[in-house]
Amino acid sequence: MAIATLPFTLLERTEVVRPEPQIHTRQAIGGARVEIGGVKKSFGENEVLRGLSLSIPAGQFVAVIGRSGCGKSTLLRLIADLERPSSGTLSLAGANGGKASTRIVFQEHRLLPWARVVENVEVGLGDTPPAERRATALAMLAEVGLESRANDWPSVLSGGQRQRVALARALASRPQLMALDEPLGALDALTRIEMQSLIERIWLRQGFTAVLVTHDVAEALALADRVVLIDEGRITLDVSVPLERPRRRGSVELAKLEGKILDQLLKKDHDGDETHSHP
Ligand SMILES: Nc1ncnc2c1ncn2[C@@H]1O[C@H](COP(=O)(O)OP(=O)(O)OP(=O)(O)O)[C@@H](O)[C@H]1O
Repeated sequence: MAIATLPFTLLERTEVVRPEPQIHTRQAIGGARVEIGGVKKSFGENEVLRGLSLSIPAGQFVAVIGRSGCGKSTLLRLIADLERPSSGTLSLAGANGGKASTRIVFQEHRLLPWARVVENVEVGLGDTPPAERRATALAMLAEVGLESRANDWPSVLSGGQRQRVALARALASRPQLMALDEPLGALDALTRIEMQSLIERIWLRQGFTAVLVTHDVAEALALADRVVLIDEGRITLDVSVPLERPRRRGSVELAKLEGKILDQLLKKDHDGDETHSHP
């Protein structure tokens, strides 16, 4: 399948498209609810997020897109509690009303090379009693289809298999929010599609809230309930993806939705050009 990417260079200014109601139904159990209000984040003089607001219901799968350097990973790190906002509010509420547990998966697998696969997954189990750790880690490896590789070293696995181990490690503690920072970015197209299906199946089964940063619009549309675009430090496009799962790659519906997103971007660029050429 051809992987489409946005013509980000055409981006200047867009109108916000509010999400429509979801038509596929799914019981979200144990997902975190995310409320972000007017968040700003600066690194020195560089103001990356400029009053960004986003409300994510429990169990929703949100894809975050935008051109390189627009602040996608910064937003994800704020959500995963790895950074503090410079101002604004950010809360993550768990199903029981307490603070939600979060895990993050990066583009690089970040596995420990000196630990076997199963031991790498056990790293994600923190305070779990030792007796339970091995069984839980093996169950997580089974979830990602790698139980038979439990005693291998990470170095003998393929790139896709390593990312599956990283996913199992993140899933091991049953987080209520999963932050995915281009987790499939380094994989070949076929492995990528297989991993997308795996992530979708696990998300449907476990019910966590998922926030996926990706450069790939087709990937965003294959997986997400909702796609948001960041531009100039704010969300400038917010589109729901009301299609049944699993989604049929190359379907007319997906192509239409991809066209809708691209149309918004092209319209914006066109308007911007006109304004510029007729001051
Ligand atoms: N810890 C940091 N210290 C200083 N500047 C940072 C830090 N983290 C991010 N930045 C800056 O913030 C901006 C946004 O970075 P970020 O990684 O969030 O972008 P991104 O949209 O995820 O980019 P890409 O798609 O290329 O991964 C960049 O200008 C980057 O240099």
